[in-house]
Amino acid sequence: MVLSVGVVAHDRRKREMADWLEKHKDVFANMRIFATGTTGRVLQERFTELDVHPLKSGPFGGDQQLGSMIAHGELQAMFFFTDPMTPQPHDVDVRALIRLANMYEVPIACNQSTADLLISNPRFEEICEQYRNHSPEQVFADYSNRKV
Ligand SMILES: O=C(CO)COP(=O)(O)O
Repeated sequence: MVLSVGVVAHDRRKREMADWLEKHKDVFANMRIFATGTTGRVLQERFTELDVHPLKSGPFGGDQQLGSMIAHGELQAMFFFTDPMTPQPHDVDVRALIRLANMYEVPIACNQSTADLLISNPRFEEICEQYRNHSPEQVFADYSNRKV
């Protein structure tokens, strides 16, 4: 099955993300890429051959759209180059997206070295598939079944 992945970069890391993607273009050619708005525009301009779907810009809800896709089981991996030196007006959205990736066992790389580790793993697709139907409702059954 074709993997759907999220690709996001904060402004000071957009160039780095595009350069990194260039190195792995062959792998991403077989994937659907969902990106926050501005990241998506940068990628579309540079890679006309890739299947890039820009959502809203991060601060306008793009991070939350990606989070919603994760909660619906629609994203199998995230590449999110965050900027650790610049306060973000939508920091709550950034944290919410990372939290949902954690919760749903979606592999998430927040820097280039981790992204390299993920994408160079020969079992990358197999592992993404393995966790595709991961259910936090079952893992946290005590919460799901709590008396209210
Ligand atoms: O802010 C972002 C992620 O938190 C990225 O959004 P843009 O890709 O629209 O710049």
